[in-house]
Amino acid sequence: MTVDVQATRDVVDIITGGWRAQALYTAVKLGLPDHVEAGRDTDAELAKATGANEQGIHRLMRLLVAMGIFEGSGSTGYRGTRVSAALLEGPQSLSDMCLLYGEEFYSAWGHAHHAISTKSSGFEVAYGRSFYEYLGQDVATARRFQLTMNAASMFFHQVPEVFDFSGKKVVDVGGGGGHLLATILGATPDAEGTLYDREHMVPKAREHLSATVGLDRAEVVGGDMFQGVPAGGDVYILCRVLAGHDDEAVVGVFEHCRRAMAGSSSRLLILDRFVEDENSSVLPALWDLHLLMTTGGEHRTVDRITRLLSRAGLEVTGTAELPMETTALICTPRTT
Ligand SMILES: Nc1ncnc2c1ncn2[C@@H]1O[C@H](CSCC[C@H]([NH3+])C(=O)O)[C@@H](O)[C@H]1O
Repeated sequence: MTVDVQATRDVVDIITGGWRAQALYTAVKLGLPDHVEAGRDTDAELAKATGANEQGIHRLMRLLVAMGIFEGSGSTGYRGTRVSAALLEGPQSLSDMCLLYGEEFYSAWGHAHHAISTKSSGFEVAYGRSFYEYLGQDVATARRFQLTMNAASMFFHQVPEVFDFSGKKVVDVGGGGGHLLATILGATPDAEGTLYDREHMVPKAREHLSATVGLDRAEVVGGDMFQGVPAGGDVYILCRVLAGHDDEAVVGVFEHCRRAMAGSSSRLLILDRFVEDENSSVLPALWDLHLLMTTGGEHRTVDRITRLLSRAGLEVTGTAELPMETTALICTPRTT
């Protein structure tokens, strides 16, 4: 039997992916991007600054240079790259994402076989409770999750480029901490908005909107989208809220939005990740399985969402691609 060298290579590249992720996670855990940025560029200095073993640092840095995270060497001095720059502490940093993925999510993925075989959350096997229960009990991880969501929100600033919000009343359903609404209202001075989310999110959202666009243009309403949504909006937004809920619940939310719309020129804007059943690229399929690992949820295909929209009297009349595999679906009330 001849050995397919390339196939062997491909398998090895794939199965060592988890090791690469753990190496990057460890670099962030030790604060290496910030230390190198601050000029601590030798193994000895990095070991001293982190309290880690110097040989360990040397071996980790050798790999990270090979992976393109850093440049240079222990003898010439290490230098940062644009990848390590994305991990420096700061408002848009991906460091919290690395820590969450390297700890809780890595453990959850450790139960992939169970999760896929039983279509249930790997996280629950790893931690003995649901992801959201865990977040409710662990303030530090809840904060890290929020920061991870924020870091993955870099598509927000492009939303006003794919949809014209001028002069519109915008209702952001499940609007979370208010970052998207603030971005939209910030870019559209003559628009006004309502953020709608569960009661416990109201103070946080109000604080953010008050500090950014001001409460004269943005109000915050607490409630349950499965019971109803605020009436009279020109644009309803559902950004990253549908994945955790079953089809019937999603149709219910669509129906509430449809009924609450100010008129036939009103629109529903869905911002989410979608999968394709055929010829999918890797990341959307990974995000879908990641939802299974964490919450037991899933991403839908655009076809499936279109069918659910249709049941609520809505149709997709426009789409736009946004960064991070996010798609904007512009939905219009059906007149016939
Ligand atoms: N029944 C519900 N009614 C209103 N909001 C909900 C409900 N269930 C979940 N949510 C909110 O849905 C949001 C999902 S996370 C997405 C937040 C935001 N749209 C963003 O993209 O950043 C959270 O803020 C939840 O509190």
